[in-house]
Parts: sequence; structure tokens; C-alpha cells
Amino acid sequence: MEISGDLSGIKASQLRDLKKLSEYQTGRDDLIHPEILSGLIRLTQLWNREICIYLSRSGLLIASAVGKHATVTLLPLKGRSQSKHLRCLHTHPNGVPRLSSLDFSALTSLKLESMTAIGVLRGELTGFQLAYLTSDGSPYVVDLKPDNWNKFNYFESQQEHYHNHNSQIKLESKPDKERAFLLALQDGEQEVSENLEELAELADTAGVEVVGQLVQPRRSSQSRSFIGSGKLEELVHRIQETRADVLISDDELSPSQLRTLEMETGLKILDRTGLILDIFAQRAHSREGKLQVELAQLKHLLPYLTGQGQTLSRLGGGIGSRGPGETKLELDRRRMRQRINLLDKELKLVLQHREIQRRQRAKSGLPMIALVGYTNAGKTTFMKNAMEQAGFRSDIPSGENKLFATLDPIVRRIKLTPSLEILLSDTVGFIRKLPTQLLKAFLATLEEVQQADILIHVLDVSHPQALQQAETVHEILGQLECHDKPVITLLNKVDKVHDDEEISRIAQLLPYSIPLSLKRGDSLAPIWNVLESLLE
Ligand SMILES: Nc1nc2c(ncn2[C@@H]2O[C@H](COP(=O)(O)OP(=O)(O)OP(=O)(O)O)[C@@H](O)[C@H]2O)c(=O)[nH]1
Ligand SMILES: [Mg+2]
Repeated sequence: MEISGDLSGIKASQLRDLKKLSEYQTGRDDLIHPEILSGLIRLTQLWNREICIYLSRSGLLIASAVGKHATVTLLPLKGRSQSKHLRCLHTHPNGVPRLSSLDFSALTSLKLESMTAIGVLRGELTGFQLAYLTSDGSPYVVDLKPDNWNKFNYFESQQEHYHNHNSQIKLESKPDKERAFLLALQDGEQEVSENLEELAELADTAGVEVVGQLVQPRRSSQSRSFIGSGKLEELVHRIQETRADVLISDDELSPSQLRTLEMETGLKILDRTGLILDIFAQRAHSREGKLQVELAQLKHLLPYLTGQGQTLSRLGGGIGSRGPGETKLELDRRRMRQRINLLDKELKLVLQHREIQRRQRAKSGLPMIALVGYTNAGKTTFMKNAMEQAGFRSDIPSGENKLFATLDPIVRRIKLTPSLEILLSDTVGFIRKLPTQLLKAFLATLEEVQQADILIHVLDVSHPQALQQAETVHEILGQLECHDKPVITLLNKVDKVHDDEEISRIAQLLPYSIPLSLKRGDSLAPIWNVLESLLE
């Protein structure tokens, strides 16, 4: 039997012990031969590294590999036909019997029969998690405990679920919420904690659980691994400790930094842009929104694929095993480009339709007012209140206390006074470091903003970073070439601020500031008065 991987510091006699395990043949119905299992547990404990083995269909141990603490490089498998009936089993020395997203993507991309994680802690078995590939290519997951695993019939279960993956068995479970570890570089002194707070909020919105974070001062020369080697060790240690399975970086990573981090930590890596795109992917409902997000995702991922034939599978591309839109994870560069072209064309068609609608609105000659602001500031609540106060029944869903609640633009015609009728539009919220790809993708959506006569900037004054957020909004308006438009600033959420001086301080810095609380349902009359005077 061939043994590959990181064999440094391993005694020849111990390697012989590993080799000897190939003398045992695993029975057809068994998950693993008990002797092989106890050998793996012992050696995993001894080396504190992952060990990976491959069993052939007939239960022969045909290959093994030794990895680092949290990762093991899978063997280069020759040809798909060979891997089809292979099962891969590997130990997790951190005691967590849970398959990582990387394990799932290896299962799919290598088309293995099954992938099993064996939890080992202090020389004891903590359990198994295995996943088979079903006939439709999706994984089916089974959890086994140390006291029931030997009652499990591997062959029957695999056969049954291969064709009938909807049926339920008692032991089955879904993979848990992913556990995210956050990583940020520190520029200034205090800013970083707030940035991390926002990143944590984004992670929460994306549906992952934040289990830890690490901050590293930014150095003048960016190292290959993005953080120094001492910190890297600390990072790997913390990741094991917190049992994280995805690493989210607040900063953009170069392709080589991403690969180094991925190799060292064994985790799926996402940067801030990838995370925001993931949220957008979850929230986009309209055809247009979906197309825009998938395009942005593909364009964001493209530079990370180097060379021909490399696939996206290792990158994952998102939380869970979600990839960009309808795209399968195994897209290679060439096919990705084709998909991008296709999406581009489709999007153009959709946008033509919107352009027609927009022209019709422009023909109405009504003043166009666009709501802008940081995400979660209260734009959608404004839209809702505006309609209700004008006596319309609002069809706007209530604002959610979530980032990027609104993605698709909404335009409503509202008669404010007998002499003042406007078109009011609500769009996607802004955010610090809004990914350029995304801004480009959403430019069409943001055309409502570009075509507006007057902007209403909704600002959450209760946010500790309110002024920075206002600055971000102005920056993005600059990028959209909207800096010449008149802006009314609504200082929202005053119900949460108890320091009136703070409000007047902010008010002095921003144009046409009007403090109020949308939640309390304060009258919007002061806004309309300013609006009317600006329109005259
Ligand atoms: N305390 C307080 N909460 C408010 C006020 N106005 C809005 N909110 C809340 O803030 C949250 C976000 O409001 P939205 O109207 O969805 O904000 P948005 O700007 O549309 O957000 P995105 O669509 O995500 O960009 C919701 O939970 C609202 O209930 C206010 O005056 N006071
Ligand atoms: Mg909204």
C-alpha cells in the first residue's frame, strides 16, 4: 500500500504499523474494519495529524496519506472510473466527527462513493460522519456514535440511498450551521473592532455562526500567507479550538494568499466581497437580481482560478455548498467565461425592458426622488411610511433588521399634496468597501439613483459609526457620478439616541438635515417641505 503526505518526524516502525493495516479487509457491510479503525485512532493520537485511507469496493485498503493537524491532501486519483467506487475515510484529531465543506466538495468533485470523517480525541473515538453521493449527485449525510456505529450496515444504507435519497433513516442528520472564524488586518487603532463587528453582522446575515476572530496589524510588505507565520500558527490553533469550518477575511485576498491560507488551515476561505455576494445570492428574487449576483460572483471568483482545468470546487464559492447561481461548482475557467458571456447577454435583455419602464416614468414628468443610505438605515421603512402617510395602502414589506433586506429596486408614485406628486424609489443599501464587481453589476439598479432629481439620504444616527457611514454613502454617490444632486439628509432612529448634542453635531455636518424617527411614525412633512422648496 502506498503512503503519501507529510511523513516528516514519523518513525519507520510507526509507518510500518500503518502499512500493516492493509492486511485487514473490510467486510462488504462494514463501514471500516475494527482493526483498521483502532490502528488509525492510535496513530492519529500519536502523530496529532489527520490520516486518510482509501478503501476499494471490495474493502481493500489501497492507499493512505498523512496530513497536518487540520488538513490532509487527498491523493491524486487516476481517472474517474477508479474513484467512483472508492470510499475515503479520514480522522479528525480535534475530535470533531464532522465533514468540512472541503470534504463535501472533494466527495462531489472526485465522485467518490463516500467520504467519512472519524473524530478522535485523546485516543478515543468520538463518532463518525459519512456522506454518500446519491444518484443525482447530491450528498446524503449519516452521523454515527461510538456506541452504535458497528450496528450500521454500510452496504445496505449506501445502496438504499443511492437511488432513493429522500427516504429517512433514524441516524440521518443535516450538516449543522457552518462555524465561521473571522480574520482582519488592523490599520488604525479602534476602527478594526467596528469593522469586525460589521463583518460578524454580515456573517450572521449570511447564516453562519461566528465562533472566533483574530486581528493582525497590517505590515508594509504583504506576506504570501497574508499574515505572519507566528500568527498563522495561532490562527490554526484557534481554528481547531473553535472547531471553525469557514474562515472569513475582512480584506481582499490575492489568489496565492487564499491558497496558502486554505492549505494551512484546511478550511474554506471567503473574503468580505465573497460574503456580501453570498448574501446577495440568497436574497435576490427577481430574475434581474439573480443574474446580476451570479455575474458578480463569477467575476469575483475568476481570478482565483489559475491555469486550465482547475475547478472551483476547492473554493466552494459560498456558504454551505452553495455556488454561484445555477452554476455547478465544477466549472473550469473556460466554461466560466462562457457562462459569464451568456449571463451578460441575458441581463442586457432584462435591462432593456427596465429601460422601457423607466422611459415611461420619465415621460410622466414627475419629479424623481431616490432613497439612498447605508444598509439597515431605514430606507424601506421610509418608503412604507411615506405611502401610508399619503393615504395609500402600502404594499412594501416591513423593513427587516437585517443587512441588505432590499435588493430589488422599487418605485412608487405618491401624491403628497394636491400640487406635489413624486416618484419615490428604494434600492439596495450601501456598505463600506462595497465590492466593485457588485457596484458594477448593480449599476443598472442604481440607475434610479442616477436619474433622480433629488436624493433622500437616510442615515441611522444611533449607529456608533454614523458619520463614517454617511461618508461611505457620499463616496459611493461620487462613484455613481451623483455628487451634484441635491441631498436631503434624514437623521433617522433618533428614538435610540439620548444625546441631543450628538444629533445637532451630525446635523451641522450634513446638508438639509432633518432628525426624526421612522419607527415612531414621525410625520414626514418636514422632509416634503424641504423637497418642495428644492423643486421650485
Ligand atoms: N429604533 C428604530 N429603528 C428603526 C427606525 N427606522 C427603521 N428602523 C429599523 O431598522 C431596521 C432596518 O430598516 P429598513 O427600512 O429595512 O432599512 P433599509 O435601509 O431599507 O435596509 P436595507 O434594505 O437592508 O438596505 C428595521 O428593523 C427597522 O424596523 C427608527 O426610527 N428607530
Ligand atoms: Mg431596504
